Amino acid sequence: MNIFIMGAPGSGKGTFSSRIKEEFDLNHISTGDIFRANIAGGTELGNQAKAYTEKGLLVPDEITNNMVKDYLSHLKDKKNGYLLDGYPRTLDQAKAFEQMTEGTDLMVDEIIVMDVPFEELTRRITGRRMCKQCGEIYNIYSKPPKQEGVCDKCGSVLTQRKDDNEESLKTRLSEYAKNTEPVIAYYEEKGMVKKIDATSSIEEIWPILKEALSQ
Ligand SMILES: Nc1ncnc2c1ncn2[C@@H]1O[C@H](COP(=O)(O)OP(=O)(O)O)[C@@H](O)[C@H]1O
Repeated sequence: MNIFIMGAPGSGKGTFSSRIKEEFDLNHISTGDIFRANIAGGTELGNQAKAYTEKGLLVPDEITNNMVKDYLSHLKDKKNGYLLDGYPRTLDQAKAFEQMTEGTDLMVDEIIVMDVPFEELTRRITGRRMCKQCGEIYNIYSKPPKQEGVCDKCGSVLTQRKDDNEESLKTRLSEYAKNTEPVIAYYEEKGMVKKIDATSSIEEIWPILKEALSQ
């Protein structure tokens, strides 16, 4: 099973990706997480990506495509397939991915789109907090930690992503509308998309998503 999970910023991609990955034992690749880890580690890739991600702009296709190609070539267990989260985000990336995987067992089978109305996205993004240590995601409005600012799972301090501010969010939403919605339309035409209404709570959405993936 090879899956793309797509959706606007705040649509729940990250939260549900970790559940899907565990439930179906998939290789999880999140381009956003890879960029953030590289920025934190001060690598060359991180230095190239930093200015774009912090402003909410997309990292240029060439850099992103090369990074994904490299990850695919190092997949540990190809048999189980992958869950690709945050890619492709432009039509160029979608076409590049087709070229990379054409005729191999890495071609994508299904595209999951997490669908959330735009008004709800802002609340989710500005309330989001993350554990720097273990990556657990919280929201001060809908999923607060037991103790303010502290991770329930590992006790580390919670932080806010650099791009989770109103200014960067505006840019991320317009990048999504301009570049990523056409990618969804492209796969819809091919009949590969499953749209999930992701407006309600995590516990309500999860069984629906799991069922959609089991079909
Ligand atoms: N496929 C991609 N192409 C270009 N830039 C990307 C891609 N994936 C991630 N990024 C960069 O990393 C940032 C964060 O990605 P992600 O965590 O998936 O964010 P979001 O919560 O906005 O969906 C993006 O705003 C962008 O700058």
